[in-house]
Amino acid sequence: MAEKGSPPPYYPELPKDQAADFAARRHRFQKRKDHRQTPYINHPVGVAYILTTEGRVTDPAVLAAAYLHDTVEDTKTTIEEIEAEFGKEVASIVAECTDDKTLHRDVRKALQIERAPRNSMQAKLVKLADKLYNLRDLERGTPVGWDKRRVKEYFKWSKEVIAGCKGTNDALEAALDDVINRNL
Ligand SMILES: Nc1nc2c(ncn2[C@@H]2O[C@H](COP(=O)(O)OP(=O)(O)O)[C@@H](OP(=O)(O)OP(=O)(O)O)[C@H]2O)c(=O)[nH]1
Ligand SMILES: [Mn+2]
Repeated sequence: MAEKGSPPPYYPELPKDQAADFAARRHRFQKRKDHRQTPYINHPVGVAYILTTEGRVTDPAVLAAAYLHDTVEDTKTTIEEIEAEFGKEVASIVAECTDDKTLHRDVRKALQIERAPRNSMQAKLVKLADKLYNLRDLERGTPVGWDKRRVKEYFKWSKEVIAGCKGTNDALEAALDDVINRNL
């Protein structure tokens, strides 16, 4: 298993490649909520790609966390496992990006708005790219079971979370303003 064993220290791309492999394994049976049932892993891969290409982010901990950001929230993966595999820095970014699914949806959504300003710059980067990916997804198609009102609510709520992440990355924030202005 690629999740175990010591990585060769001379290979600088390793943290994010290892994270991509780990996330692909953990999300392997999950699908997105679109009608075509896109594999879930498309989302974390896309979030990492937004960070490198649009955000010009090179911090390996942020890129590893981008791949891993939904593993704890949406699979049986624990933060302890992430820490053992990827270290404290990556684990703490993933923890900041993880909603407690035992809480009611409304409470989780309110907590994201409330906590956003106090998140680390690294977690804010992942959150901005996560919202950008999801909003572009919503612009392309409506998830199964969602009506127009729910889509609009997601845009409005995202705008509030993003407001708490301002001053983190100009390009990502400008791209988010664009997609939000087109849809609100
Ligand atoms: N737009 C869109 N989203 C989809 C799709 N499939 C799965 N999702 C996921 O659904 C979540 C948004 O749906 P909600 O109903 O608001 O969230 P919930 O599942 O946590 O209750 C996002 O989770 P998240 O990434 O954890 O972000 P967050 O919105 O919870 O912060 C997003 O990644 C899809 O086809 N389109
Ligand atoms: Mn996500």
